[in-house]
Amino acid sequence: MLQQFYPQVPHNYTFELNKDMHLAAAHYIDDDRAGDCRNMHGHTYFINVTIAGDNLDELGFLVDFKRLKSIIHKRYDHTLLNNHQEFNGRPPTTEEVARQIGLAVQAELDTLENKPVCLQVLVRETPTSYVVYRPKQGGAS
Ligand SMILES: Nc1nc2c(c(=O)[nH]1)N=C([C@H](O)[C@H](O)COP(=O)(O)OP(=O)(O)OP(=O)(O)O)CN2
Ligand SMILES: [Zn+2]
Repeated sequence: MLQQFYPQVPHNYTFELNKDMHLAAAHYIDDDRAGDCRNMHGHTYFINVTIAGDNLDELGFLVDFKRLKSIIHKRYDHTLLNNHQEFNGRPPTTEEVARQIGLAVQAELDTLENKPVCLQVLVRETPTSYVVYRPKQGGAS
């Protein structure tokens, strides 16, 4: 797994957890302005999610690393991103992928009693291109 430096999110939570993962997916940007990206093609997306909170569960986890990977993999690994209804017809750009991952992760975290929060999602689409999504705390975006 590629190791890299990550952008830091300022916060006052006691615990911060980061999970790296990658997944394979295809997409296309259905617009002439997207050039070659109009054609269906695939990426190995590299993803880092940053979770924070003040309280641990009974196992001593902020959230299980495996659970985070599972949320994202079950949804997107080896799929065509354009087929996912949550994009609402918008092209699955790196920005939109990062946002949807952030929303899916936060929805799962909201079910946990210790109430961790997703502070940041980094999605690297190519070796030279990545997006950082930081959800507004206290509201969907
Ligand atoms: N703001 C965005 N711009 C582009 C996106 C995107 O999701 N958000 N996506 C693409 C393409 O889908 C493409 O997969 C990535 O483009 P690019 O970084 O240009 O890929 P290259 O490997 O060709 O980059 P080089 O640095 O030139 O090798 C395009 N734009
Ligand atoms: Zn692409």
